Amino acid sequence: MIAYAWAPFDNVFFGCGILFGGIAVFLLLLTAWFNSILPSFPEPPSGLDVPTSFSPISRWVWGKKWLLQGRNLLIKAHAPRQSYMLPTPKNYCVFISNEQNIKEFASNPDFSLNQAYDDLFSYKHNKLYHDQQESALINQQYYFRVLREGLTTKLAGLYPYMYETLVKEMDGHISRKSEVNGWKSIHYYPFLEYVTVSMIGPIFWGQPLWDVPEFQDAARRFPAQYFKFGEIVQHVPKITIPLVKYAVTGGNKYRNVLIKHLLPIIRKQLSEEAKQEKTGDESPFCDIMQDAIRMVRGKAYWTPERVILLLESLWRAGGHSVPMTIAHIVNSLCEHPEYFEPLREELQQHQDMDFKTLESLPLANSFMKEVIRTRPLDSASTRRKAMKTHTFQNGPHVPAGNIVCIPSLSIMNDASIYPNPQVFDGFRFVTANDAGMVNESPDMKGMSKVTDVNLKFPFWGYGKEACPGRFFASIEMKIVMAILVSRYDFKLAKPETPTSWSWRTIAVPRRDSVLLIRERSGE
Ligand code: HEM
Repeated sequence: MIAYAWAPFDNVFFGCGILFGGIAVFLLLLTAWFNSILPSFPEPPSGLDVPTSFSPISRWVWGKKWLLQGRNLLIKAHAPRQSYMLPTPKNYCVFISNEQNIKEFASNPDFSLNQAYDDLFSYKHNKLYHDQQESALINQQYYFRVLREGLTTKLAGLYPYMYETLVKEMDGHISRKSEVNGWKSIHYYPFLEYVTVSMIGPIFWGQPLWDVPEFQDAARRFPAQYFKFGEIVQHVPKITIPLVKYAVTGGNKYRNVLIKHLLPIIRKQLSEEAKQEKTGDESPFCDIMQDAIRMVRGKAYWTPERVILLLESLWRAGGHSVPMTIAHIVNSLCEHPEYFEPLREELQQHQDMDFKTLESLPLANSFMKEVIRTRPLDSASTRRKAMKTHTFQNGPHVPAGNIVCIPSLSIMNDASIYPNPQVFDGFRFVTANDAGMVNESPDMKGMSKVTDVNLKFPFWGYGKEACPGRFFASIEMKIVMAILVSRYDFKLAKPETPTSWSWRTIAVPRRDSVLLIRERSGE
């Protein structure tokens, strides 16, 4: 009787037992699977001013969010002059904005710039050659020699060519567009990319090689393919990588074309250079490739393959950031059209717009710097990977494998450095004196140059590894801005539509944003 009365309950308990047991086994298996797909993370940093901790699962979720919302997550997490961290897909990123700590890590041998970029662009899967003896340090020394001793000192001489090429390319491109109601429509980010690469191509590779259509086409397309594969490879199972590489790069299509053309030229020139006596930098600058070959002559380390690697890295570094930043300058001009007239007046005051004049225009300088301050391409800079565990003198403990960097966008929007930082003030860095002459603003003393590198303006990085291409980048951007402002009227076709999207910490200009443009009358 009793047994009979309990029977339904018995069944319920028995049923529940199976159900709960099943759920428990399922959860166990799920956890095991999840742990197996979670990337192995380095130990979390500690001793930070803003302490935070993340479970493996929340760390994984934050890592994924970082990809699409990194810029906003960083802005929200920022605490001025304090250290804090956020999880990225592979490790923790510690943000440092206190002067003493920045100075401690930016050029410290415990940290590597090269390895930090390896995390972003997957150098090891994206490599040209598998070179066990490659030295990141020697490579870096040569990036700096080629760009600073070589290119930067030749900019005044290159300027007339740069200016003329850009005028010709921009006018040619725009004149081919058809007109509707007096305006021509142009997808301006791909346009800016095309015209700036048309200008730097011959400076990098020399005119004869640039004029070979197969080479030029591959050189234009290679960097985008490189970055695309470097990103995709981080999100696919290891076993599929060769297949994915083939699918994305078409079997290394563009790189193979570059190698086909470069290898014989570099081999020949290296052997010719090796025969020449070392009599210093006697020959005039022709192009970056020849300058680089001249600099490495007689050095056993520099095989033709390594020279290609050096040139390939410089080409990737130089090609994409400039048009992206110019697109942000165009966006700011469209959002603040009141700056067109003063910028035009300043340009018109000078009959000869030579290198020195363009470099020294206070309003153009200030406007461009304000664009960079308010919408920098990247909201973090000076990325370094901790190669050894490092404990900062005043606390933060960063285990090896994590990233440390500067939250540059937040620093450049710190009210204690830039009053009313949320207001776009194109002439923030200058002031007019009683005679109407424009000078550097006393509040911004020593900070008016676009190429400045300091703790208040860490856009180009910080320390001795700060971007060695910035002088070239700055004059490229100024020339494009000067030509656009003086020769054209322009406005956004859809001012209410976003002009950029966010990937990691970068504001990437949208390829489908359209500019309405027309030649200015009387020009
Ligand atoms: C607006 C354009 C550019 C921006 C925003 C930019 C930004 C940067 C930043 C933030 C760094 C890292 C510095 C550090 O971590 O301390 C860097 C490094 C570098 N940049 Fe630029 N750059 C630009 C244009 C260029 C150009 C035009 C070139 C070459 C012609 C170039 C070549 C390099 C090289 C070679 C490095 C060093 C890489 C290394 O040491 O491994 N950059 N750049």
